[in-house]
Amino acid sequence: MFVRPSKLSESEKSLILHRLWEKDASLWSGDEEVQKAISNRLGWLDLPEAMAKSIDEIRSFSEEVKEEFEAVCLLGMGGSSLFALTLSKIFGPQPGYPYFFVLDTTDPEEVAKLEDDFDLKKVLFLVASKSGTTIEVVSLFKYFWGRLEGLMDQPGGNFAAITDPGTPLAKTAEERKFRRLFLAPPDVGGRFSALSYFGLVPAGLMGLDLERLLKAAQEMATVCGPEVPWEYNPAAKLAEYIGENFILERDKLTILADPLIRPYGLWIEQLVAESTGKTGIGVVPIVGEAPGSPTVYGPDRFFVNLGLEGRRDIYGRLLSELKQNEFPLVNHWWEDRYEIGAECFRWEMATALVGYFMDINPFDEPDVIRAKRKTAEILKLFKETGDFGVEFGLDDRTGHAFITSRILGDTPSLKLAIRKFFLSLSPWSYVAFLAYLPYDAELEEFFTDLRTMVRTRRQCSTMFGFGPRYLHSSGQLHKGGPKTGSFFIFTRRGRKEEQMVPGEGYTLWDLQFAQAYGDFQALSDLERQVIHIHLGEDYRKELEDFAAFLKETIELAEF
Ligand SMILES: O=P(O)(O)OC[C@H]1O[C@](O)(CO)[C@@H](O)[C@@H]1O
Repeated sequence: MFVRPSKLSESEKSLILHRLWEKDASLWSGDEEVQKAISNRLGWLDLPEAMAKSIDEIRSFSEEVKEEFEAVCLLGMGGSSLFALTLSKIFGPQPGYPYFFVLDTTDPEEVAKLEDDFDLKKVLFLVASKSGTTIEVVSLFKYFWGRLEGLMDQPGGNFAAITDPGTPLAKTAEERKFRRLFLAPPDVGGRFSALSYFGLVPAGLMGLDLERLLKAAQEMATVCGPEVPWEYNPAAKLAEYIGENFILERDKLTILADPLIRPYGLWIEQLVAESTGKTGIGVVPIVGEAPGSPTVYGPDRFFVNLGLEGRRDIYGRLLSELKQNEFPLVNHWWEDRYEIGAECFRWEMATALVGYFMDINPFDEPDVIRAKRKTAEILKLFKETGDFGVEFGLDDRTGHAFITSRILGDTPSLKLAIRKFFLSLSPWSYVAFLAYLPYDAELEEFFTDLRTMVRTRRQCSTMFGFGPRYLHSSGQLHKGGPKTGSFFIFTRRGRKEEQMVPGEGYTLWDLQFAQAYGDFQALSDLERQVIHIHLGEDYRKELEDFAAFLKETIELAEF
């Protein structure tokens, strides 16, 4: 049963805070098995204090790496990479420290770019995976290990790992003599691990001030403590805001952000989507949309604005228009970028409390497995037959190769598919564009424009994700959350034999396609609307054509 936070008495609120800080798993479930699992997921509450003792160790490792390497490349997905990614984007390269980047993709062009741009012997690969079994991470590790094996005798010196004790990755790190192995606390889940080794080792390697980052987190943890009255407790207030809106049927948590801290939205998106998007409900985080005038927003929206002190006027006009139009809005003003440490704690605790209000377990991700299973089946078939088992139809008019999910039925033309797709959208719908393409600012801009076009014409919310990154973020919500999502998936042709993953019998191209098609199948089985477009090698041009066609089709249709 939902709990409406605004209806709680002071003593009930205080009790909830005490139970949370006492790590009382019965807050989220009456089932003993689930409680046992949750008890092993609450270690993040202690991290701001507990990690202080690891600062020296991380710093000395960073100094060592700084002397020997030109670049650090983190191989990881979801909770094991997104905080590092946002730090690297928000802070940028620090003088004297190696160039730091995150490879959270199987996109072959992205991998090739890294090989072209760097001397691999001068790159430290930081393999970050809580489970040590995530397919993208394992494949990338094998790929780069294979490359380095051909270049040097002891590749282990170019690898470090962060993982839980006893995982296959921990074993590999020991056997292959990795430069360093950081064992993470097992009672911290992936998306709650920003303030553990998963976030702090990358921060150290980037040359950031770890004391400052943790101090901000400690201060936030203190003001979110059990004795602090609810109305002064930043996490409780944020949780009440989200929970209350959700219960009042506003489920699109729209994040506006100052461009200087905008990448943080990616981290929030994963935390909120994977934690709350399950059992057919969810808070849908809308991140990275271009800000619009109030008329483009539907009744399902509520807003959090992330801003920096000294730059409060960035969205001044929009914020006051939203207020005037009675959209719920809160502002989080950061003193400076290091507030990010504090914000992680605030959002983690708020998300845990929102889970309580929504009567769900915010610490699992039960539906991610659906796409993983499909991908494994597709790869198996591919290895046995050399075929992915999919036949794209060719649209007569546009020449695009496409398939549609089961619920869209037989759709001989792309135009008909698009019309059906948009016809069944409601004011509570969201449309997600999922692109298994290289990371590229131009492509991001292209999809931002596409989102704006769809939002303007249909007044629905929009999401965007690069695949396979989104599988470990909003992917849980797409499948396990409300049935209001409709999806466009984009892949491209271009298989190249030479990007083989050693010992696996597939190339990076095959893996990436199997992941996309696996998610298509999982969404299709769950009766979601999906149009999967398989672009040609000149995919940028084809995308432009597709956007024009989509616009024309939506404009001509009467909804
Ligand atoms: O750290 P791991 O085990 O590689 O997992 C990566 C990500 O995959 C998920 O388990 C599922 O998408 C996330 O929750 C997690 O952050």
